[in-house]
Amino acid sequence: MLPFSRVTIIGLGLIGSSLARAIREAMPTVRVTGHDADAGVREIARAIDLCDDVTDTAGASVTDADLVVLCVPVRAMGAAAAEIADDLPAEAIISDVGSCKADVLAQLNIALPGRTVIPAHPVAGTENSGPEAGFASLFRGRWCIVTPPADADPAAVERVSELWRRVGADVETMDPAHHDLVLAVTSHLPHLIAYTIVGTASDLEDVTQSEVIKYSAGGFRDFTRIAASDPTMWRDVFLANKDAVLEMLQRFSEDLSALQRAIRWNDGDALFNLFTRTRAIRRSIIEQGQDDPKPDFGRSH
Ligand SMILES: NC(=O)C1=CN([C@@H]2O[C@H](COP(=O)(O)OP(=O)(O)OC[C@H]3O[C@@H](n4cnc5c(N)ncnc54)[C@H](O)[C@@H]3O)[C@@H](O)[C@H]2O)C=CC1
Ligand SMILES: O=C(O)C(=O)Cc1ccc(O)cc1
Repeated sequence: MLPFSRVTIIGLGLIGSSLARAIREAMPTVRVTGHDADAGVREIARAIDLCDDVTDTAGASVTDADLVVLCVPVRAMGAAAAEIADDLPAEAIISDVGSCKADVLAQLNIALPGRTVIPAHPVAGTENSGPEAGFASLFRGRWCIVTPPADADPAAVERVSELWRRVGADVETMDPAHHDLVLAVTSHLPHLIAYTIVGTASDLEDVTQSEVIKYSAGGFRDFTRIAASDPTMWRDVFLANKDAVLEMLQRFSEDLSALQRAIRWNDGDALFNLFTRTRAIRRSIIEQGQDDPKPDFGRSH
């Protein structure tokens, strides 16, 4: 049996449009309604026939929904939820796809008191954004981490989990605060490092922009892809997951200082030992068949 029959997606960018496409492909009888605050996005969504219906107001999109998935930047979740509060059917489940979870859960609980809120995070994406960047297979073979509140109804958790399984994801459940700590080091900090290193390279006085582009070998090229990610989305992630990111950044800075010291004092053993350890980590990930794009975090939790 299908977990839901009428799904509303609010925010029709990369993730919302990918979810709409994936649901329509995997569950063609499910009615998908969409809404986006941006009239231009709504126009594109209609033109590419993204959903069965695209409404001009958020309220109109949820009146008969049995699931509403908020796919907006994390600091816009509360406002998006407040807009649908008066029109939401009593039995509807509200979920989201935000990249951090504790702050989003708090926003949703304030905007929608007493409602069934089951947050989730598909750990799948790209550096692109907008309705035309999405694709139906985005979630296939990727993790989706469901982060229910402690008192969540298990049947509601199972329905949300089943939706993500149907679009191809492997589902784990995790405590929201633990999710935020894990993702701070596996996703948020790497993005911060990419933003920094690309900024640093482009600020160099003695190296031209064309040299940066021309000689961007493997590693730096990957950083430039990540540093091209959506500025609004990532500004929101760093501010909403501030504590966990600052904690991981502190540890990272200490480790970086240790490396700096090793280079300064010609401590080749320290460098060699670290690089040997990190190479073994990468190899064990590959041996376990968990190479990119699906690392093994959260499994033991
Ligand atoms: N981009 C990625 O790789 C991933 C993003 N996420 C999460 O998914 C969410 C959406 O990200 P993307 O799809 O990448 O962003 P996006 O920028 O492609 O789309 C966001 C859409 O939300 C709309 N929007 C903003 N505020 C709104 C509001 N109050 N009401 C209605 N619509 C509103 C915007 O007009 C835009 O069309 C974010 O919370 C992000 O953290 C999760 C996994 C991966
Ligand atoms: O494009 C990449 O490399 C990503 O890391 C995509 C991504 C961005 C944010 C998420 O919360 C999950 C996945």
